[in-house]
Amino acid sequence: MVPYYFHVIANETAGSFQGKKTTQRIIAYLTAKGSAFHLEKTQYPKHATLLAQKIKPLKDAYQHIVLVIGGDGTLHQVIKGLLENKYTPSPIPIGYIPSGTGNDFSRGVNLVKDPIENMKLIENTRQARELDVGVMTDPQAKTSIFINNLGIGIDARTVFLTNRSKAKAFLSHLKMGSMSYLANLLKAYRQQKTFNITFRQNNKTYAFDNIFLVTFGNEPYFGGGVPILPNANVTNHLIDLILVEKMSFAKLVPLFYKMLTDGSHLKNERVHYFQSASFHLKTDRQEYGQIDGEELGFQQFDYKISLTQYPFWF
Ligand SMILES: Nc1ncnc2c1ncn2[C@@H]1O[C@H](COP(=O)(O)OP(=O)(O)OP(=O)(O)O)[C@@H](O)[C@H]1O
Repeated sequence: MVPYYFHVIANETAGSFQGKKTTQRIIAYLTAKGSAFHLEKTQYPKHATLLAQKIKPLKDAYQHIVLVIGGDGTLHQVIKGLLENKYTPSPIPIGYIPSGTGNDFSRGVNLVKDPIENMKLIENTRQARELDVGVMTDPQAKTSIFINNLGIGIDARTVFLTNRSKAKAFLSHLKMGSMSYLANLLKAYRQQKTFNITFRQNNKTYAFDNIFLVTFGNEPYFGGGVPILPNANVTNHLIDLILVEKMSFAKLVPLFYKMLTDGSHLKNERVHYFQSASFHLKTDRQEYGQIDGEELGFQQFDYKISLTQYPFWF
């Protein structure tokens, strides 16, 4: 059996410092086993991308794995960096130890929660799995990736408001970050005007009016476990798209309940659902956007959404 070399990229701040405990456990485990590894801890936001860009696997007898310890944001940043890595002719597989707050990607791929059990699964893996990663391309051909989702409208407005809310840091400190998100969701609902969209899918153009939420998903969950796109799957090479028309709060609450319980929200007459290998979407006016929880700013969207694949080791 080929021995492993683990390039560990760890975000100790992830999951309100759950990342620190997880990193200590994993490093103690690798050290006790005498495994070859190199540890890099992220020192500032988005540092993970730079660390991943700089990895240089030697041509040696090892099976090189990039071991990511962190949440969805860290995983996103590492994949981005590895896709930009100029030292590797073929992508280095990722082993992922989730230790974030939302952990939507790991929930979407059914990863084992216990870090050591997860590590053992990685060690017992013999072959990489190619998982889908979303790609957004702007009119200037600039690309960004998403592992979870790309949203336009109310969820993106909520991200925008939450990032600026004074209560956020305090509530995050108390591990109550989702309270801050919920309060801002209500505020965003009051502020959010409807917009019109057109999109192309398989050479057919669709138009929808009165929209207030657009979400492209690579896996089912958003917002830390809400199964907004229950059929989304990281192995089917398809992107799921949900469009929701604005409705009264009284109608929205039962819809949200259906989303949380049985996925029947997709059958609602004001909800539109599509699956495709690619889409080209335009909004008729400026809207807030978010990609894996990162703000895309207030802009008129004219983006191609497609997929690429990245090798995972589990
Ligand atoms: N040393 C650091 N100091 C401050 N922020 C950091 C540091 N290292 C990484 N970060 C930032 O921490 C942010 C949060 O990380 P991450 O998304 O992995 O965890 P999370 O938000 O707790 O989990 P999830 O995204 O699954 O909800 C990332 O955007 C990352 O850029």
